[in-house]
Amino acid sequence: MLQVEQLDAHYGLFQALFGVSLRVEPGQTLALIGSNGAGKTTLLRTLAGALSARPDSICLDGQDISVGHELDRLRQGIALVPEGRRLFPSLTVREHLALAQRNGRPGAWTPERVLDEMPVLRDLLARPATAMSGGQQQLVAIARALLCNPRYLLCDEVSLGLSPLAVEEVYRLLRQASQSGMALVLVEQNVRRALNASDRYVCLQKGRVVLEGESLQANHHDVAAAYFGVETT
Ligand SMILES: Nc1ncnc2c1ncn2[C@@H]1O[C@H](COP(=O)(O)OP(=O)(O)OP(=O)(O)O)[C@@H](O)[C@H]1O
Repeated sequence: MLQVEQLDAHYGLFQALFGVSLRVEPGQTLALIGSNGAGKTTLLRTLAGALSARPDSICLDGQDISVGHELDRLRQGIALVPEGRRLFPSLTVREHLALAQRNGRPGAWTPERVLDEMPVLRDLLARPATAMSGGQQQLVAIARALLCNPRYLLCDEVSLGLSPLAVEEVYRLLRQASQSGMALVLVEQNVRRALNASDRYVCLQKGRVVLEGESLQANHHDVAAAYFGVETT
């Protein structure tokens, strides 16, 4: 289990997260919901080791993993699909996949399996990853993360700016990942899609958890209120 306890995060003097606590069970999908600036990306980046955390605030299967960098987290089984994809402009698709395989863990997601699941990438292997459509780039970003064979896959706004068809394809892949036993943490602007795709949800507001629960039982009025930071009566 991935457990977050009283996590704070800072950018210099600015504090972005305040005492965030949550759990993600193996194989579970958790949606992180909140308006712009709520701290969702900060939380994912902290879990992925891109931002530092104080000791004992992030535990994996009871072991403290708070202090460590992105490569450490990849080897521990936590991978991030970052907002905006962050592909290397000069690397081809093949090179992105090779790099991911080298940095990650061995497992069921091999280059063959990834290409079987995303056949469109087969014809694009020699192409610079940035010379592709947004949807294709998003597939490369997801392929790269899957090739690390994470147990916990963190997805930041993976549908942003994509066509409806590309969004369908991205969510089909995430369902495959989930069905193969991977736990997912999804940041998704579309609250309905986030709730439909998840087992549990956590709403963040100004860096604090303000609401959480089972996605199936989510009261959309309460979630909307938490999202916009308004009082419910
Ligand atoms: N590099 C940075 N330097 C300083 N402050 C930052 C930085 N990145 C984010 N912040 C601030 O931290 C807070 C949380 O931002 P974060 O990006 O985590 O929110 P978010 O919920 O992911 O929002 P969005 O949906 O807009 O991405 C915001 O107030 C934001 O302005």
